[in-house]
Amino acid sequence: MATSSSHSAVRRVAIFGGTHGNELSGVLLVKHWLKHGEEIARRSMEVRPFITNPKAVEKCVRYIDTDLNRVFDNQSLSGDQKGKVPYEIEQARKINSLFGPKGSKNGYDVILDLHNTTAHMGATLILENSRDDFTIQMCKYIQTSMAPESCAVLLIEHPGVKYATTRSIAKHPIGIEVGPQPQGVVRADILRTMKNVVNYALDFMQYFNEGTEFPPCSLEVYRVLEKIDYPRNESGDLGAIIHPSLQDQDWKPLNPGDPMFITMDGEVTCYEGENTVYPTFVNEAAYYEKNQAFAKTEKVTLMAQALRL
Ligand SMILES: CC(=O)N[C@@H](CC(=O)O)C(=O)O
Ligand SMILES: [Zn+2]
Repeated sequence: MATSSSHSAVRRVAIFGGTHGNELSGVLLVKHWLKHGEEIARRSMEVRPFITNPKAVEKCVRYIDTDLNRVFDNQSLSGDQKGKVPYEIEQARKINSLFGPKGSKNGYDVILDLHNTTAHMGATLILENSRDDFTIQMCKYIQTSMAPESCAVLLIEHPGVKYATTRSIAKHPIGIEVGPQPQGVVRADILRTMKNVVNYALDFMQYFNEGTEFPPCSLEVYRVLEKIDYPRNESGDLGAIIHPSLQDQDWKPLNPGDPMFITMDGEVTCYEGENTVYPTFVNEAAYYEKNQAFAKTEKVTLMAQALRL
C-alpha cells in the first residue's frame, strides 16, 4: 500500500458567498474580496470570489424559489426540466458551467462555500467525503491553525441525509459554517473567524503547491447520523421547542435521559436512544421548514495518508 498520496497542484479555487442570501458574513467577505482580491491572492493559484445567489443577497433572504444548496444533483443540472425553471435551478446551471461541470476533470479544484448558522456551532468545516485525503489534511491544518479556538468538522456523508450542495461541483468541496449569527445580521467576531478559516485554507493550498509534505494524520469528525424534527401537532405546527438545557449545546454529549424539547405547558421530552450522541445545528432558523430541530452526530476518527505534490 502506498504510504503517501500524490496529488496534482491546486490551480483553481473558488470562494462562494451568498449561497444563502441572509447569511451575511460570507456575503460581506466575498463582496469585499471582489474589490480587494489581493487579500486572498496566493502566488501558485487562481482564487476567485463569487456571489452564488445574487437575487437572494439583494433581498436578504435564504432563497427566491428553492434552496440553491440542495439542487446540484444531475437531474436539476442537466436542464431537461419542463416549464418555468425556478431561479435557483437556472443559477445552479450557470454556476455549474462556470466552476464545474460536476464530476468532470474540468471542475475547480477546491470550492470554499461560506455559510452562517444561528446555532452555537463556532467555526465548523463541512466535509462531504471521508476518503478525500486532500480535504482531510486541509481540515487538520485549519483546525491546528485555529487552536485554541475550536474548529469542528462535520461529515455529512450519509445516504439519507446528504444533499446536493453548490460546492459539490468541485473536486474538493468544503463548507465553512460559522455561528451563532442571526439571519440578516453580521457580527464582527463571527466574520473574523470565517475570514481566518478561509486564510488558513488558502495557506494550506499554497504550502501544498510549494511542495510541503504533510505527514499522515488522524482527524476527529462528527458524522451525521440522523435529523431530528420538533414534536408537531396534526396541522404540522410546533408542539414543543428546544429545551433550555439543549439550547447552545452543539457538539456537547446528549446522553440517554437528557431533555431535548419542552412544550408550552412545561412538558419535557427526553432523549431515549441507547448511545450518547453529539447534537449540532441545534435550533437553526433555516431548518424549521426542513423539519429539523437538530442533527444527531457520532464522533469518528478519519485517517489520511501523508500528502505531497
Ligand atoms: C444553515 C445552513 O445553511 N447550513 C448549510 C450547511 C451546508 O452548507 O452544508 C445548508 O443547510 O445548506
Ligand atoms: Zn447557509
